[in-house]
Amino acid sequence: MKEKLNVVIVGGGSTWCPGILKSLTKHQDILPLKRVVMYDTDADRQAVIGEFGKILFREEAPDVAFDYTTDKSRVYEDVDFVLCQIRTGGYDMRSTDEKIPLSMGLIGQETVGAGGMAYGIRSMTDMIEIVNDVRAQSPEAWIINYTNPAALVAYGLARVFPDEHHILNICDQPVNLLRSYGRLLGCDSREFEPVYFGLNHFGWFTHIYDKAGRDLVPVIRDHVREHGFKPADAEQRDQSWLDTYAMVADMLHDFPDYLPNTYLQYYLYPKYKLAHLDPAYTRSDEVINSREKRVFAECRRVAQVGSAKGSSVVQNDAHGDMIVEVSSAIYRNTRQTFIVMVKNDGIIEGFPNDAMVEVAASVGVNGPQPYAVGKIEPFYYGLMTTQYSYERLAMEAYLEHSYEKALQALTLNRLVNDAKDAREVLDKLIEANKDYWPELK
Ligand SMILES: NC(=O)c1ccc[n+]([C@@H]2O[C@H](COP(=O)([O-])OP(=O)(O)OC[C@H]3O[C@@H](n4cnc5c(N)ncnc54)[C@H](O)[C@@H]3O)[C@@H](O)[C@H]2O)c1
Ligand SMILES: O=P(O)(O)OC[C@H]1O[C@H](O[C@H]2[C@H](O)[C@@H](O)[C@@H](O)O[C@@H]2CO)[C@H](O)[C@@H](O)[C@@H]1O
Ligand SMILES: [Mn+2]
Repeated sequence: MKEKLNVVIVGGGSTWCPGILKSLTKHQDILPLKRVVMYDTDADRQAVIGEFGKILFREEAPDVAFDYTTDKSRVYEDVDFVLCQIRTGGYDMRSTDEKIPLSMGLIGQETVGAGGMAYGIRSMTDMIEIVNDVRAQSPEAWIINYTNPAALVAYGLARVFPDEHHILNICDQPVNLLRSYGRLLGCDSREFEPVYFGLNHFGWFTHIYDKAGRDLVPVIRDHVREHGFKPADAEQRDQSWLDTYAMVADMLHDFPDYLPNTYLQYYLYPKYKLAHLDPAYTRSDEVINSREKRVFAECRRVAQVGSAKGSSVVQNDAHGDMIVEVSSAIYRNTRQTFIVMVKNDGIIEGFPNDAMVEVAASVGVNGPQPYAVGKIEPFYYGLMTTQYSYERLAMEAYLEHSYEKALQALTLNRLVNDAKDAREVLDKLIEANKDYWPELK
């Protein structure tokens, strides 16, 4: 690879983009840059963050050519890394993903349950177009994808592009959990060596080794069971996130073997979560009134004052750093351990080979080299088998335009389960997504 890299950010209008831009300027020592261009389909939305980016790069990385565009005809020419985080349909559609199921007494959430399936089927056409656009101009570029629901997008892209070896789907939740354990123990989580298995937003830490090789899972588990759990950046979090992290204590009381991903709260306690979700005011409303307002106001302020110095817009969580560090591990062949999504292919014994599992992997110039997980216990195997079948059927519903497979997927999903509920919520989601989904027959 080159001495200095060309990077494209797809979804430049993302609320997470300023944090990624900041990480790119901050980490040139591990990811040296020649050019950074943002691309988005929404010119007005992206321009606010683009103007922030121009000032940030002028002050922090003046040698890097920075720009933003809505013209995809040349944006992928001679590119090394494509960092992708789009939201097809925006927050408006996220709102329907959350509110339609909740209106029926089902969990409504961005990436899980019926809402997650709606989002996954909605995202696929855009994601397939992006991969084709990148490949037409830069056949070897690495596509590092945050776009959600990562579980479905990862599985769907692997089915559409079976010979692809330069797409890596990642999630920032495991690394944010590691940071939160670090805060709890008062140590640097970057020294942790995690062992993790699951599907995206559906996994567990089985071991977390410190530098001396001690497994920290038992001490973290006991601490959380006694004192509770909160995110590393708790002071910046909305109450709903604090409630989410607090549920880890409940999960560890019931299932103390491993440290759970927070998303498992929905699958293990759907009735409890439903009793604490407001169908009229969901997470998308919270984000519109918190992160989105805060990020866009701060980017406009920076553009007005002409300086990004000391700007508060940069989240101090792992989102921006993770995607830069994963890209750097590929560029510099560091073989650093990350928790990423890869084809199972025997990693979890007896689990379908084509499942996109989320596991610890050594990441280098050839991408992730996953660590074997081996045999897993019936409780975890049973949960994961049903969830994998849901993921596969949801993507086959998209690929085959199959109503029946969409109905099967929702009926299998632990957060729907009842076939009559599945049909009712599916029909409502089809209507809400008529501008995005293929017609299911
Ligand atoms: N994988 C993870 O762990 C993780 C973490 C955080 C966010 N995310 C995901 O990252 C994405 C962005 O999150 P956000 O809250 O910043 O969203 P956002 O709505 O603020 O920004 C998304 C941007 O994508 C743009 N976009 C939509 N379709 C596009 C297309 N076809 N081509 C180019 N741009 C397009 C939109 O115009 C918008 O500017 C979402 O999918 C979100 O779920 C994933
Ligand atoms: O409800 P949102 O839009 O605030 O968050 C949804 C995303 O939540 C996770 O990402 C979190 C991350 O795990 C957390 O620690 C911090 O960095 O904020 C991120 C965004 O809130 C999850 O991994 C994503 O897939 C979700 O999109
Ligand atoms: Mn995630």
